[in-house]
Amino acid sequence: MDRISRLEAHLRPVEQSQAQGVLRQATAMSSPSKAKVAVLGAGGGIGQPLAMLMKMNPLVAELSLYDVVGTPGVAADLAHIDTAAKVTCATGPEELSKALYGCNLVIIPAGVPRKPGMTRDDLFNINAGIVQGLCEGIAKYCPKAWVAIISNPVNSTVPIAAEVFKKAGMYDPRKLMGVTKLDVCRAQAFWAELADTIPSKVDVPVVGGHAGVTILPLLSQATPKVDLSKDKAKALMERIQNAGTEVVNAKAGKGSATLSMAYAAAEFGNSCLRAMAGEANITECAYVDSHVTDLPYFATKLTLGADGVKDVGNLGRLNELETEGLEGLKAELRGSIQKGIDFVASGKAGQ
Ligand SMILES: NC(=O)c1ccc[n+]([C@@H]2O[C@H](COP(=O)([O-])OP(=O)(O)OC[C@H]3O[C@@H](n4cnc5c(N)ncnc54)[C@H](O)[C@@H]3O)[C@@H](O)[C@H]2O)c1
Ligand SMILES: O=C(O)C[C@H](O)C(=O)O
Repeated sequence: MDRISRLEAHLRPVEQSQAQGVLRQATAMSSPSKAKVAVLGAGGGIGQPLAMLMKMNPLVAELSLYDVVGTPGVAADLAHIDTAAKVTCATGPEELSKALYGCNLVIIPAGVPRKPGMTRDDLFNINAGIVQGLCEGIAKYCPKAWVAIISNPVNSTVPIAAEVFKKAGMYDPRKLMGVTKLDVCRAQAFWAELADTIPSKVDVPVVGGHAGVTILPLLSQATPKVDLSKDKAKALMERIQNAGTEVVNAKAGKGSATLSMAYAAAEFGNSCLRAMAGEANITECAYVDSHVTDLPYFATKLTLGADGVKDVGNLGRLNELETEGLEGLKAELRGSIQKGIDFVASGKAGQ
């Protein structure tokens, strides 16, 4: 029995099917990952299904669930799933150190979601302080961890995290990522319908940021190719940009996307764990410290390596609509980034 088969022999069927995909592809992997993964905001609408999906991931050795309320119930529930990841639980700021200590990957869906009529930026006043407080904990207790931020407004919360980490002297831009994968999932789901194929055969890069016009799907680079008029491409681009609002309105006051977001974050987390374990050529779109444009943070397709972001991809050739979209998003994205930077500099926050 080879090393991977021996490992698989200890896994449940659900883990085995994932493990076959994950581990057998990991040709460059020197040893199976033993990652500790924390979900901060684990009691919430995203946190709970995300925690469940991570509990099913064979690359997770310990799943650390943290929230200010409700964590013991979620942890007890998930601990009864007979997959290998050990579930641990921490509640409230006094237990944050326990949640974070030794973490390899921290995923943050903590914070309030939108209601109809709100923009993501309307969440800034509450979520900025929450993200700052949690990132101060990361800087202290797991400064080497990869950090994936879901909490909105992502365009500002990622710069907030970076500023906290810079202040603490441990900022590693390769390890801080804003999760924009849901935009890619949506773009690919819609493109698959258009191309009359299954989503797994589809690739659609989405660049920029994660709010309204700052979400820029590059439909001219989507595969398989579909010939679209400029008007049709514009309509699809706008549908992708407004897809979050479509869910907020459909939920009619009961929050925003949770299940699709949990799926997207679990896929993104899985990519991080595979790269961390040494698997080569893992690509994802994410919002990171970037020199691709004149904006300091920008989402593009990137390659992940064992130490985080390895290569930030460039934009490739843009068509007229995308070039207009790129120019049109810059002022808003620049403002959101600066707002995050100013927030930390103002010293207003605290958990
Ligand atoms: N990046 C994206 O694509 C994307 C997609 C969907 C939602 N979101 C954002 O994710 C966030 C969470 O959404 P949700 O639907 O899960 O909300 P939710 O209200 O259901 O859950 C949020 C959880 O965060 C917890 N929380 C609050 N303060 C905390 C703190 N200081 N430490 C730890 N936990 C804390 C709450 O107790 C709650 O359990 C929102 O800001 C939402 O806008 C982002
Ligand atoms: O739309 C929201 O507020 C949540 C999230 O950013 C999304 O895109 O679904």
